[in-house]
Amino acid sequence: MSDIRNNRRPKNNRRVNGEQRKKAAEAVNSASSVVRTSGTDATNTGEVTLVKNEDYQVLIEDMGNDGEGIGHVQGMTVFVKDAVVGDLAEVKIVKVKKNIAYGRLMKLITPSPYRVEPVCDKAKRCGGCTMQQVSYEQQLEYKWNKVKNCLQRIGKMENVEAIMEKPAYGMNNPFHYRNKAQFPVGRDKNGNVVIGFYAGRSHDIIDTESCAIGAPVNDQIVAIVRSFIEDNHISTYDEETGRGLVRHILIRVGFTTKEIMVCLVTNGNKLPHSEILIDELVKIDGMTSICLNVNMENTNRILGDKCITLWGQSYITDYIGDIKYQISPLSFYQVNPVQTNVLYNKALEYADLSGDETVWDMYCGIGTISLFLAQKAKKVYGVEIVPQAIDDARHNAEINGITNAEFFVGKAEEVVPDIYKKGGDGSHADVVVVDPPRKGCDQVLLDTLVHMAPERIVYVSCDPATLARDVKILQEKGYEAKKVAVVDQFCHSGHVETVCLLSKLHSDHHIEVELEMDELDLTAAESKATYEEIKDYVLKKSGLKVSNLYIAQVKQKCGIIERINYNLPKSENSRQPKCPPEKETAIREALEHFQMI
Ligand SMILES: C[S@@+](CC[C@H](N)C(=O)[O-])C[C@H]1O[C@@H](n2cnc3c(N)ncnc32)[C@H](O)[C@@H]1O
Repeated sequence: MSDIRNNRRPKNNRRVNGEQRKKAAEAVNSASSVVRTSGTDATNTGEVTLVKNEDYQVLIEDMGNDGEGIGHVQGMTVFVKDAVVGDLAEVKIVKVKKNIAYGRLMKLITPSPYRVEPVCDKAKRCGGCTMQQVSYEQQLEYKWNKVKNCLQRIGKMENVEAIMEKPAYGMNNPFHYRNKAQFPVGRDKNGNVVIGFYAGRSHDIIDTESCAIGAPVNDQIVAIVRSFIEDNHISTYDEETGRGLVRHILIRVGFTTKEIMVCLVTNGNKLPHSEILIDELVKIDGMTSICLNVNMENTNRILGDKCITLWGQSYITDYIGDIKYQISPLSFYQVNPVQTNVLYNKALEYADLSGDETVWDMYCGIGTISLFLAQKAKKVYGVEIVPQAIDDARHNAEINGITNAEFFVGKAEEVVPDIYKKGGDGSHADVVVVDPPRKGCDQVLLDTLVHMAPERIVYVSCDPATLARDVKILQEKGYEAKKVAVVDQFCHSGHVETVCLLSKLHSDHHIEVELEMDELDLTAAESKATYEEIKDYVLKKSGLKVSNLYIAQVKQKCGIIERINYNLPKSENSRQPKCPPEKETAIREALEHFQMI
């Protein structure tokens, strides 16, 4: 556990104190005395009139999704870039919409106690770190609150604080944590080489010699490439004309293995004088792979499909926990390996595996979570939409000697219902892990999960809003959120990663439903064959003996009865044996035979 987690702060520390609030009230009240510099584009919401280009005093009360400060002027919400919660600031209104306005920070009247000097002198302009001016403890507090607010507001979980681990899991050292950097290369107006980062919401390159969140070795590599381009008169790519050779420098560093990859993204298949560049780069300790990635498309996509190795291997290796990964220029790999380890261990802890479980890893990417779980599970199935990622997943399983992981290519919402309907291997799950993209889980997949009825669902999310939406759906369908952990993967940005454990309810509610049911409650499908007829059919067809319990479980999975506790002791805590997969398949065949499914 990091020191940051132990460094607790008083509750509600995001809110401003009374003194500041008083000042803010005074400031807001005095706003009418501010001189209007121009009278265009005014918005009138009742008594409120905000005028573009006019200055107002604003108390920053909260932080927005991109790390911008949020305050109010006479009831109108104002977003202020680079402002920190607790700042009292003079703000120029630059854009006015119906209910909100955007302002530029002009002057700090009273700086927030959470304000710090950014480590990077380019932080204000660079689009990467939107929160470097906020103390790290406060960033963690902000992210924790963001998750809590979403779960309360969208997920309707009023007492969510009680199940949230506090504080967020942060880093001991939240700098130089990224194992991957992509520097755009271009020229400024005077023709000088510029290598750095795009300014926020633009493709203007900010020339940078050093980045506070990248690997320290990046600076040395960028300096070598810069001199190489200048000394050898290599052209750089111009987005407007589509001409010029070098587009980007991609650097990947294995934090455990110390292996380094340098990949120049080029608008052509050859790099003139490449031997000079190689001679310089191989002097760096750990240099393992030097390559070109060819991208000749006029597109915003950084990488093309073709890679050419100039020196060394075509990939580097690295570890997360005990699992080894081969990483090529095109591979998806988590950018913060330290926090990924924290995140995956939390997922593993919530999955609570004993070694007998069948686990599904939905949206598995290159199988990073799947392979982590495979160490503790009987069998892991992974599904992912990108075929190359599944190639990597299978390859990574192989190099780690993992034989109990199986991967499927396709949309989770198509592959999984299909496998479930067919029955047999993979149609059953004790634990399901989902790690969807920002838009969250597909509704069809959520419905299928409910039918598969795993004991635990571990939801890993990069967007707390869609997490909250999906948790609400699952809570309405027989699951209960038990634990939530917030992990900071992207220090100094507004992004946040969350792990949520949902457990299947085995509550009185289910027992009550069962007790109230009698034979008249049979659905049309259920009435087609009795339990004895199904048992007879299964025995004749497959030679297997199946119990009423097993039949009830399969029927319930197929959605043709409500009750799961048929013929069971009524004790809520009684352990229920689970229908083995081969018997489940046989029962499904019988249900199909009797046209019940
Ligand atoms: C947040 S990433 C998770 C990756 C992986 N779990 C990891 O930790 O590296 C989401 C993944 O879902 C994949 N994806 C997006 N839509 C999908 C879908 N409908 N079905 C399956 N996979 C999908 C993306 O390609 C991406 O690899």
